[in-house]
Amino acid sequence: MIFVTLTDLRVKERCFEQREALPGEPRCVICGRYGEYICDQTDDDICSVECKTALLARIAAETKIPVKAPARVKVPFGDESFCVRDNNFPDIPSLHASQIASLRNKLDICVKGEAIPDPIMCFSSCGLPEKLVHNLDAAGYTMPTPVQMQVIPASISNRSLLVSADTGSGKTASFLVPIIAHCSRRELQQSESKRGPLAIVLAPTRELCLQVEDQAKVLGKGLPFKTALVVGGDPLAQQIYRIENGVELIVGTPGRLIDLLMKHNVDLTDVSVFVLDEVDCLLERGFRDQAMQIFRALSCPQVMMFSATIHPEIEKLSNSLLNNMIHISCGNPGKPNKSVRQVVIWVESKQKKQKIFEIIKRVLGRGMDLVKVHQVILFDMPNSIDEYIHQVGRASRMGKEGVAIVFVNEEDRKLFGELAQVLKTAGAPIPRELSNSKFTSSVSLGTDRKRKLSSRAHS
Ligand SMILES: Nc1ncnc2c1ncn2[C@@H]1O[C@H](COP(=O)(O)OP(=O)(O)OP(=O)(O)O)[C@@H](O)[C@H]1O
Repeated sequence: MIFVTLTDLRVKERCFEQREALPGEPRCVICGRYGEYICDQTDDDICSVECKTALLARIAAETKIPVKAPARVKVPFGDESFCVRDNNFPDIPSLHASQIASLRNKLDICVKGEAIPDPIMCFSSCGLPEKLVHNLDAAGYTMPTPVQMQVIPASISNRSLLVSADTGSGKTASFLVPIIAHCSRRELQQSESKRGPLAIVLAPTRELCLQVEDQAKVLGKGLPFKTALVVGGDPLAQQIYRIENGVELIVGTPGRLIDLLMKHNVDLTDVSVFVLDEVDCLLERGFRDQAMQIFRALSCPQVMMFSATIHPEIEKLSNSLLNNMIHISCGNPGKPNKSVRQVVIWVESKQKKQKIFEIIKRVLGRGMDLVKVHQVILFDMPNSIDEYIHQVGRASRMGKEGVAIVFVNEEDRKLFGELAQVLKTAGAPIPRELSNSKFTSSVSLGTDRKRKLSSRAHS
């Protein structure tokens, strides 16, 4: 339990809220940022509640002896006591409802549904296999992101979820962690009996499936947890062979998975978790029938759906399919990640190539360390503002600053209104040609001033 006394939650919960340490200032022993506070348990310099929890979790893991419940963290704040529960110390009272609400409010976590489990403050406080917690730490996941804080406990409670969160906010691990925990538990309970897969993750593209499976392997290392990739471009026979030899998780694209299910007798009886990543894309016309066909082939699984852009019709469809679903929304979904600086440049199509070389010659001339620069150049505007949000989101991961350069011209006029609105919301400069275009409604720019009707107007 960490007692911090504070008035308006001004204590830094997350380490990314803390500033860098200036020369000669104390540094946080976990992340190296300014060590604003002292951990009363170890007298180490720490920068935030997050890093204090990580420090105690690390000590507990290393000493295997639960660190005794710490008393008060001396924090120079006022009169409201804020108790953060850590399930490492189960006898400690959990958070009060008002404190849960404050925490969710502070971390931009919105929830909708019945009997929603409390968010977790660290991976070691929700009964995950120790090896999984170790793998998370080894992967640099010292603390859960806000979406993981809320999704993991809700998923472990077997609830169906509809999750919208910013691009780059850690949605993948938020569904993989509970899947790996679930599969490892089932495997240990029924290791003798041969079973079919226990979970399926559906994603719209081969590349995304490869990325999800890679992350699953990293987090599931050393646990009774095997994966199979079912995507086009790889021999189907090998994929079937691997599944028939026993896997816990299948990660695949709808088309290849349907192929496999129609032509080969893959036993899906044991599949109890079905994840749709980039669900808005999977429920679009092209994929919807296939995704629904797979869903109907399963026996009432727990369904978890994720995307950075979820529209009301997706929510309506999900509510019609699933009982007692929880809707979790984190950050500012449906808009470009706030950490991405958007630079929209007006370029006629025939001049785009020339422009891009100028930019690259300029990004290379200054010797920028390209490995660190998160930069995306959209040579062509995508077909929808949702795709624009996903594409520029490549430039920022985990809140790290990024830059997205976008070429736009009259050919993209159907998106001018939405693009101007997104740029205006993000405070990004809007090219004159875009703001002056007749296709950019003044409403998008917020310059539309309805004349106020006042009593004088009637007289
Ligand atoms: N708890 C964590 N601590 C540190 N890094 C993390 C954590 N969770 C995820 N990451 C890293 O953050 C990056 C973004 O994660 P991920 O791809 O899951 O985001 P996402 O929300 O799925 O993004 P998108 O919507 O763009 O697909 C990845 O590099 C991942 O390794």
